[in-house]
Amino acid sequence: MANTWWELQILCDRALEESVLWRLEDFSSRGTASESKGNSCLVKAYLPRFQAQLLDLAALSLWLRQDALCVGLPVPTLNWELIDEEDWATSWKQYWKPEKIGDRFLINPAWLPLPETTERLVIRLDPGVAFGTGNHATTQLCLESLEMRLSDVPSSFVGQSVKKEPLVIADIGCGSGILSIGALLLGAEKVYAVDTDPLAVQSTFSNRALNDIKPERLVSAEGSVDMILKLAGQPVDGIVCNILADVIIQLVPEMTAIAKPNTWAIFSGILLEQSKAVADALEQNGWIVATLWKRKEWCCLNVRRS
Ligand SMILES: C[S@@+](CC[C@H](N)C(=O)[O-])C[C@H]1O[C@@H](n2cnc3c(N)ncnc32)[C@H](O)[C@@H]1O
Repeated sequence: MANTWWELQILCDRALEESVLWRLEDFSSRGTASESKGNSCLVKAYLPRFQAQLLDLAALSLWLRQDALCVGLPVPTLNWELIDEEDWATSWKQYWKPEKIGDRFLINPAWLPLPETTERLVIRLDPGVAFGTGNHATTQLCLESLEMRLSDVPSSFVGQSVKKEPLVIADIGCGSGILSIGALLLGAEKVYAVDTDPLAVQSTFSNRALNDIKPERLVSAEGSVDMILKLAGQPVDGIVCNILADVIIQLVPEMTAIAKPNTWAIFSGILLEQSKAVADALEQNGWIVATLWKRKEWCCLNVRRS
């Protein structure tokens, strides 16, 4: 069967929802949805068939069991089945509704009509198989940090009465391109967006078109920090990077090459207990950790060079 996907269904105690979602993300699932079932929660996750063998699913089941036992909660049940691509797209999309994030953003699924009136900046999204629907705490922390960082940049939609230096941003691990689009709507001049997953780059291109963004304002390519330097040819003003802590720690030394003396950065995808390790790596590489924002068990570090 070509283009088949695993649909995983996990029924767990509501208190376990976040840790189940985290396990699924770590397991590289390409889309998740959860719904309440009384005191329980039904989490569905989807991933391409080639990406997991039955043995991997059995291992996932063991991890879920361990996580529950560690906190003294009932062990979740995990069921799985193969579905075709069309069913995957439909099953997942029906759960996704427009969502307000922070003070400025509204995320609108591409297949739903736009609101008739809103004062919010609307990001239209169809992430396809890429990460970045806006409903994950790590993405939300980044969008809210961008709001804070770019609050004094005149938005391209509100006129340009105040003359400011054009702001160039790097989005490392762009997924659906949600953060790049958010930064542009907040007034950034240009974003370079990279991801090691070619499907994420495709998704960023389609979402760029969906949001009527000119190709020269959002440049995307497969790769990581080194690709930013190739694309931009010089350091950037701001960096946003929502990847897991271990990857961030590895990438931090390379980021010096894309930073100016006054570059700021937003690092997310960090579990609270990993924040010290990430902050230490950043400080050892010349960054000043200014603030830590937390949501659920995740946190986001807002840092600067000077
Ligand atoms: C958690 S998702 C973030 C997506 C989106 N930026 C958001 O905030 O919702 C992390 C993304 O980083 C990508 N990624 C993982 N390791 C990477 C690396 N070393 N360099 C660049 N991208 C990476 C993954 O493919 C994935 O699309």
